Amino acid sequence: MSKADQLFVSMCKDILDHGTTTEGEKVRPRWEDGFPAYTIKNFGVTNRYDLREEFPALTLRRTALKSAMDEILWIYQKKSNNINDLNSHIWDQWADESGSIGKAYGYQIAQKSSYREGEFDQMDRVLYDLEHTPFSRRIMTNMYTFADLHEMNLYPCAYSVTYNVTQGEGDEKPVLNMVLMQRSQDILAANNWNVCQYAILLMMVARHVDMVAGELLHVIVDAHIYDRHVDIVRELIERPQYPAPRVSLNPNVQNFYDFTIDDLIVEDYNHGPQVKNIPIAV
Ligand SMILES: Nc1nc(=O)c2c([nH]1)NC[C@@H]1CN(c3ccc(C(=O)N[C@@H](CCC(=O)O)C(=O)O)cc3)CN21
Ligand SMILES: O=c1ccn([C@H]2C[C@H](O)[C@@H](COP(=O)(O)O)O2)c(=O)[nH]1
Repeated sequence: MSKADQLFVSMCKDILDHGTTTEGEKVRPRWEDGFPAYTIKNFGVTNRYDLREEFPALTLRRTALKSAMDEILWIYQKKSNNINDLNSHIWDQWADESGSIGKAYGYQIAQKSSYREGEFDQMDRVLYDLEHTPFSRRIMTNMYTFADLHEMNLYPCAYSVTYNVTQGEGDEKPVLNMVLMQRSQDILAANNWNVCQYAILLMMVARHVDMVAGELLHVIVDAHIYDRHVDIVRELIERPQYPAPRVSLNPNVQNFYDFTIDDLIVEDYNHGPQVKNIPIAV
C-alpha cells in the first residue's frame, strides 16, 4: 500500500468528518456557472513523506507526474510566468491575452537580489548555498511578495520552500530535506499534484548537489474540499490501494538546469481509474 494513499485517505476523512464549512460566507472562488465555490476545510494539516522509503504518488487514481514535473520546471527552472512555456492547460483560465499570469510563480523565482558574493536569483542562490554552506539554515525560496500581489492573477498557494540538510552517523551522503509551505490547498484537484511536484523538485536539487533526497514536510494552512468535489472524494477514498510506483531521475543528468520531463522514469505505477472532468473553481 502506498503511504501517500494512507495519508490522503486519513486527511480526507478528517476534513469530511471534522471540518468546518464556508457555506453562506463571503468567498472569492466561483464555479463555471457563477455559483460561489464553498468548501469544507481543516485548518493546519501537516504531512511528512520520506523519499528514501517511497515516492509519494497516489494510487487511488493516477497523478499526471510528467505534467506535474512540467509545471515545476516552468516555475523553478524556466522561471516563467507565461502559459506559452507550459505544456498543460491548467493555468489557462488565469492568464491574460499575452499568456501571462502576472508577477507570480516563475517571475518571482527569477528576481535577483544582491548578496556579498554578487547577484543571484532565488533558485541560483539555493543551489549556491547548498554547495557552499549546506548546513546553513537560511536556504529558501519565497514567492509571496506583498508589493507585487496586485499584479498576480492568483496569489501563490504553494508559496515557500525551505531546504535543510542533515547528515546522520552512517549516512554516506548528506540528506536534503524540504518544507513546503502552502497557504491554501484544493485537496482533490491539487494535493497529490503539489506533493509529487515538490518531491520531484527535491530529487532534482539533491542530484545537482550530490545529496540524497530525504523528507518532504508539507504544511497546509487551509486544507479544503470544494462542495462539488465531496462525492468524488467519498468514492475515491474507498478505492483499492496499490504499492507506490518507483520514480527516479535519469542517472546521466546531474545539473538542475538540464532536466526535462523525459528524465523522469516512472515504473510499476498501478492505479485506479482516472476521475474525468474534475470541475476547477476559478
Ligand atoms: N480551485 C483551484 N484548484 C487548483 O488546484 C488550482 C487552481 N484553482 N488554480 C491554479 C492552479 C491550477 N491547478 C491545477 C488545475 C488542474 C489540475 C488537473 O486537472 N490535473 C489533472 C491532470 C492534468 C494533465 O494531465 O495535464 C489531474 O488529473 O490531476 C491540476 C492542477 C492547481 N491550481
Ligand atoms: O498549486 C496550487 C495552486 C492552487 N491551488 C488551489 C487552492 C485554492 O483552492 C485555489 C486558490 O484560491 P485562493 O482563494 O487564492 O486560496 O487554488 C492549489 O491547491 N495548489
